[in-house]
Amino acid sequence: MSQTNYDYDLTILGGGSGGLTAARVAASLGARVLLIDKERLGGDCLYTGCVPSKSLIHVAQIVHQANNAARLGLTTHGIDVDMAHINTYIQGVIKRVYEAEHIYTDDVTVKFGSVSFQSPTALLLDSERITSRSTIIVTGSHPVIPQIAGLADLGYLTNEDVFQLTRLPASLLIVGGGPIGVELGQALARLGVRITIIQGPERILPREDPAVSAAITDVLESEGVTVVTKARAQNVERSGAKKRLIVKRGDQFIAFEADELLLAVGRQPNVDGLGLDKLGIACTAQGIQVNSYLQTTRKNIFALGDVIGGYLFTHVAAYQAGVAVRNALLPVSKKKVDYRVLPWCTFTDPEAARVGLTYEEAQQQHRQVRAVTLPWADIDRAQTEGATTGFIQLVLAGKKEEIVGAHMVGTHAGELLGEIALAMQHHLTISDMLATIHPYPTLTTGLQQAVFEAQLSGRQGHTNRRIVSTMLRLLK
Ligand SMILES: Cc1cc2nc3c(=O)[nH]c(=O)nc-3n(C[C@H](O)[C@H](O)[C@H](O)COP(=O)(O)OP(=O)(O)OC[C@H]3O[C@@H](n4cnc5c(N)ncnc54)[C@H](O)[C@@H]3O)c2cc1C
Ligand SMILES: NC(=O)c1ccc[n+]([C@@H]2O[C@H](COP(=O)([O-])OP(=O)(O)OC[C@H]3O[C@@H](n4cnc5c(N)ncnc54)[C@H](O)[C@@H]3O)[C@@H](O)[C@H]2O)c1
Repeated sequence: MSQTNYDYDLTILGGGSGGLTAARVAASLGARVLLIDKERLGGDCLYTGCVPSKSLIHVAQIVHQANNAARLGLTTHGIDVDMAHINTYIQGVIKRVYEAEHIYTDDVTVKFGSVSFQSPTALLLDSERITSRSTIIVTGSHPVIPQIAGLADLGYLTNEDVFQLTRLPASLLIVGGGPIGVELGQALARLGVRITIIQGPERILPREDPAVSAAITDVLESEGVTVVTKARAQNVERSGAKKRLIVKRGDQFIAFEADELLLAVGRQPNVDGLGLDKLGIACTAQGIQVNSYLQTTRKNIFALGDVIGGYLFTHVAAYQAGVAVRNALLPVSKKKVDYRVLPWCTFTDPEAARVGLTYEEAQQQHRQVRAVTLPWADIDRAQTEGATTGFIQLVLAGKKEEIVGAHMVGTHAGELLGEIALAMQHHLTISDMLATIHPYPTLTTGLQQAVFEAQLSGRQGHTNRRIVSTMLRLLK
């Protein structure tokens, strides 16, 4: 079949973060693009993920600030939390973000329905047969529901319904201490819910540097959140009006009771009904298998975003979309994905922000590795805002002290990631960052202070001191 006989150059399955970006990029390059979603455009990030969670976090932050305003000399008389109203605010944000995303489908054919593969180049959308030279699968993920006895009977919340609440439970047990459990745990606690987080591993946010997990644990506990680690949820049962969760911790079984239960124990790929088996496309519980060009085991079928597992972030799906579109439309000059500089942020308050390697990872990959840490309290802007908890840790490697990783806890720490990511992307050294004038008083001056301290305590600082003292001796 020649290229012109295909209905489309590229068909994208899934109209969420990754799918919308892929559609926009491909259409802007002049390809004939079809975008198919099973129900609506926007995906998890818009309706049940980033957008509603960050809106809720924003409201919770205001409540927290108001409740702590007395230390600034401001008298408040208690805050009434009206969840129905907050819900209206959240839905309003979703609507406005959705409207802004509309440009993503300019020059793209959009269809909705149930789609499955008939062959590597043919799809069935309900009863319509569609042919496409290449296809990108970007159907996202859904929450893992763990095998906990009694769960189905008793009921539970996940990210798919928690943002619909118009009344808050008085108490909530959250199973899972990853980003979802921790972000929502703090936000809901600030809105007045008694929160207990049950986390399997020995610390919350186990993908972060241990110092980051420890700092966020301290913050949560200081705000009244109970954090139970090394604890596995075993079974649930009703206890009067409450839900009782039995947790195994070492040899002990401990019972926790609350009004509601929220599950946040990870994700699994949305692949049901796509007919991947028919084409022999390899897929595990973590996701569709792809090579570094984001090709599945069928080379004209690509996959990206949550459905391939790994780094489950909106910005990663968007990055991968650019790579997959290029590889689908220009197979003669394929590009590999590169995750060397991959920033992410957990939106607790203070935020936990990370890019690149931890100190331990850097030691395995580089020579002459060291880490420097600047307390967040040393940043003047942090002092003016009365938000001094946290630190900036930079991981440096090589003779020239290139930044290979950064780990931060601090209010708006995520906003500093862009600068470090750019520096890392272009292999800048601490001297390059130090030589760049930063506006005062912003939090970014903290980065400059951190690289300044790094230079003072490093080889360059030692050399500078030697040169200057030699010069001064000669001038005597
Ligand atoms: C509570 C929460 C908070 C989060 N916060 C952040 C954050 O702050 N920052 C961040 O970077 N990431 C965050 N994430 C992760 C982020 O939402 C995902 O990584 C991102 O949405 C993945 O994009 P995607 O395109 O792969 O999937 P999605 O955006 O979910 O899109 C998948 C699309 O595929 C469609 N679909 C599903 N099955 C089919 C099918 N069979 N046929 C056709 N279409 C189908 C769906 O309807 C959906 O529109 C959060 C996630 C959650 C749950
Ligand atoms: N700010 C952000 O960028 C952001 C925010 C929220 C979610 N996300 C994305 O969404 C994804 C999913 O988040 P998540 O928090 O659901 O998953 P996760 O996999 O990151 O964390 C879930 C945690 O629950 C633990 N767990 C699993 N089963 C358990 C059990 N039975 N009992 C106790 N603990 C158990 C796991 O060990 C893990 O530490 C993340 O990978 C993240 O990339 C990102």
